[in-house]
Amino acid sequence: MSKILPSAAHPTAAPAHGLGRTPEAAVRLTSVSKVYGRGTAAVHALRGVTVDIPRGSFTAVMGPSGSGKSTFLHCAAGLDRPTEGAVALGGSELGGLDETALTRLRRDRIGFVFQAFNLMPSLTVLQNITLPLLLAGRKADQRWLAEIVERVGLTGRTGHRPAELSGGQQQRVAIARALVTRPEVAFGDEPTGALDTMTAKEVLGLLRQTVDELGQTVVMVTHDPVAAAYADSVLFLADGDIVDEMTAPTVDRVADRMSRLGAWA
Ligand SMILES: Nc1ncnc2c1ncn2[C@@H]1O[C@H](COP(=O)(O)OP(=O)(O)OP(=O)(O)O)[C@@H](O)[C@H]1O
Repeated sequence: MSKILPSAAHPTAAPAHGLGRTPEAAVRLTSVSKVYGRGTAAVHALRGVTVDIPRGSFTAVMGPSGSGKSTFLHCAAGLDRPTEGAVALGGSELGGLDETALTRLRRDRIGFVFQAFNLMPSLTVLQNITLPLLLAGRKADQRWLAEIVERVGLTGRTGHRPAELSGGQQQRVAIARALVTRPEVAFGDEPTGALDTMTAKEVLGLLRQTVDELGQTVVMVTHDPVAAAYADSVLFLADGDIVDEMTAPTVDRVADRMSRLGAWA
C-alpha cells in the first residue's frame, strides 16, 4: 500500500495523509513540484507531492482532468524532471543523473504501458516483446521470456504482426514488452483506455497477477473507477497535489470520491 506523508527531510512540508515512510519504496517522491512555463503563463502542474510507493504494490492514480496525473507519472518514471523536489527509484535519486544515465535507467529498470499500445507494426509479437532487450544489448532469459509470453496468453501468436491481433492482444504484447526486462516498476498511462469493457478486465486481471504472482510494482493512471478497483491503493490528485488515498478500493467508493472531487460535475 502507498503511504503518503510529509517528507522526513522536509518535516514541515505538506499535510500528512499516511502513517510513515516505507523503508523499501519502489518509487519515492519528496516535495515534487512541476511548473510549466514562466511568469503569468506558469502552470503549477504538481505542488509539492510527497509519496512512497511500496515494492510489490499496485497503485492507481486518479483525479479530475488537469489535476496532474500525467505529470506525476512522467516525473515518477523519469520521463520528465521536476522543477523542485526529488524522485528516487529503488533508492537511486534521479535528480543527479545526466540524460544518458536517465535514458539507461528508464530502459533497464522501468516498464511502460500506454493507452495506444505503441507497438512496432513491422515487427512480430516476439520481436516487439524483446525490443527493449535488443536496445539494451541484453540477451533474453529464455525461461523468463517463455513465462511472460505464456502469462499474457500469447503462446502460439509470437510470429504474428500487431495488425493481426485484437486490441486486447496488442495490449498484452505491450505488457509483456514492459515486463521483459524485469523492471522495478511498470507504469501504465490509461492502459485500458482504448479497450472495451471485457478486454479491459482481462488486461487489468493480468496486471493484478503480475503484482500478486511476480511481485511486480505497478503504478497506473486511470479515469475509470473499475480499473482503479483492481489496485491495492488509489492516490487522488486535485490541483497538483495528493488530496486523499484509498486502500482496498471498491468501484463505488472510488466513483463517490471522484464525484466529490468534482471530476464528473
Ligand atoms: N507541456 C505542458 N506545457 C504547459 N502546461 C502543461 C503541459 N503539460 C501539462 N500542462 C498543464 O499541467 C496541468 C496538469 O496536466 P496533466 O496532463 O498532468 O493533468 P492530467 O490530470 O493528466 O489531465 P488529463 O486527465 O486531462 O489527462 C494542466 O493544467 C495542463 O494543462
